[in-house]
Amino acid sequence: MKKYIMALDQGTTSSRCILYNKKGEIVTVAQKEFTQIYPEAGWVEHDAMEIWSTQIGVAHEAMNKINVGFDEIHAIGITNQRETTIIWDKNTGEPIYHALVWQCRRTADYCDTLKEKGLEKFFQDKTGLLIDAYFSATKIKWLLDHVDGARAKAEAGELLFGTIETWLIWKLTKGKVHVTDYSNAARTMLFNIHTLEWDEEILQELQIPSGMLPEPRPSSCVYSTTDVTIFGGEIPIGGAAGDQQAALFGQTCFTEGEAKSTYGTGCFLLMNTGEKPISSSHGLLTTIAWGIDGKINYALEGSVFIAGAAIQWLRDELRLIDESSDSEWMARKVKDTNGVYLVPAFVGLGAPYWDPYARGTLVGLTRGANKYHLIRATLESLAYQARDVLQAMEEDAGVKLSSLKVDGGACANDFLMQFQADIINVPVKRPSTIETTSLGAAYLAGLATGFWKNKEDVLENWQISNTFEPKMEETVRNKLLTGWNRAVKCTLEWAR
Ligand SMILES: Nc1ncnc2c1ncn2[C@@H]1O[C@H](COP(=O)(O)OP(=O)(O)O)[C@@H](O)[C@H]1O
Ligand SMILES: O=P(O)(O)OC[C@H](O)CO
Repeated sequence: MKKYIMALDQGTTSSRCILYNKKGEIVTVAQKEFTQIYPEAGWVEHDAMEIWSTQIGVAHEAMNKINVGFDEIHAIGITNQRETTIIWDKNTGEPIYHALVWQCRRTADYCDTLKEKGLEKFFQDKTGLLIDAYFSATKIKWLLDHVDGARAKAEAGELLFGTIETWLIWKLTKGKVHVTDYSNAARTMLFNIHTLEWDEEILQELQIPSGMLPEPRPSSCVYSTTDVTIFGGEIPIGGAAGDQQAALFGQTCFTEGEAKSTYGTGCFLLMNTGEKPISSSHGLLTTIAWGIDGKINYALEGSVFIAGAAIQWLRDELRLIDESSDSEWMARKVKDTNGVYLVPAFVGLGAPYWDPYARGTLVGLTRGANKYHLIRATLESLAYQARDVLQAMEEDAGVKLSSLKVDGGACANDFLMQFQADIINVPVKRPSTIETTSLGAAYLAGLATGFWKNKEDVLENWQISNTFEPKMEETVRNKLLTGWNRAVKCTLEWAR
């Protein structure tokens, strides 16, 4: 039997490749950061060709590191930053413009006009999403409206749209396969999550030609094999899922009511809601978790746009820390934030507020406030944001969480995890593998190709490393939360 599953993890700031063995252990990793392009305030772009070159580069690097050929790789699973939108020419393979990244706010005004037309329920009923510039739909429309000749070419069937997994599969198959998986399709705001089809009425409203859309497929299935020229032989591409859904799968949250929180660039809380979609009345998204074994699993999601990115801001813009991990010991230098709150609404606020005009706010400063207070307040802001989402989730789903599984880069921070447990008053469980995103993609591909037999087979791989038990007194928690809620109010509508 072939020994490894290759997971390609195309994230917002870096492309990664990880090889996993049968026990779900990491055998080798290669990673490369790529360019973030900020052409205007609130606009974020990536170069789609650089996404491809870094992703394929790290795949080869990972194989070379342990001297593995294509014939030892059982299958490839792909996971990716979601919503990010690429349109390319079907004949030349050239992107017509940079990729418009999920964080990009350039279509916020157009989203307002859709809301003014009273279309919020129309979109929510079909797609499970709230109208927002975050999703791919309005980004596609922007590209068709602003790139010279794009609309005519799209109508003539010469252009293709894809989220990142679609682009990577298209490149890996040398332009033979144009597919998306349900979990990624569910983030476009064009996909009917009940019928599992692109929604004709939405396409008409946004004037998007259906011919440019990829074929929606389950998250765990063989889409194709890689072109022989890529790795020297064919490897089956056996699974794909958006990174947050893949993390839910990697955390083995297979049962209804199980939830995870991922602390990466943003923070994303997802709860498995089983085979029935639950509609939110508290600003959460209803999304497809995955399609596997002929069934669809749905999830409730709270998307927080800025989490680890706020730590990067401390590092790169304010230069208060050298490394993200320094935030931990520096936060511990003070006993509290001295009344300081940071709300990192740098690109507006996502769930549960959904205010694209909110902007970052620092409140409660006194003459005694120092950099340690600010660093601590920044770390705490990640936990407060996750708490706001969790509260909304429990109300929507009508369940009380007994524990929260965590992952993502910033969950390595023990101070943050303890504060998270304290502020939600629920134990936080950190697994031994916090690379759950790529692991989820590996599982999806491995299950489709018989590397693992069934979900029970992979459940055995989940191991807990730390549990953070809540220790904070209720009066303290309530006081802190009151301050946080007041701070959030200060950010709202700021840039309108
Ligand atoms: N020890 C730490 N404490 C706080 N934040 C951290 C720590 N380690 C990493 N981070 C933050 O986590 C993020 C990276 O996590 P990762 O899961 O790799 O993100 P992504 O997949 O979104 O690129 C960065 O924003 C970084 O600032
Ligand atoms: O690349 P990440 O981990 O920041 O994830 C981005 C999300 O998929 C955006 O929805």
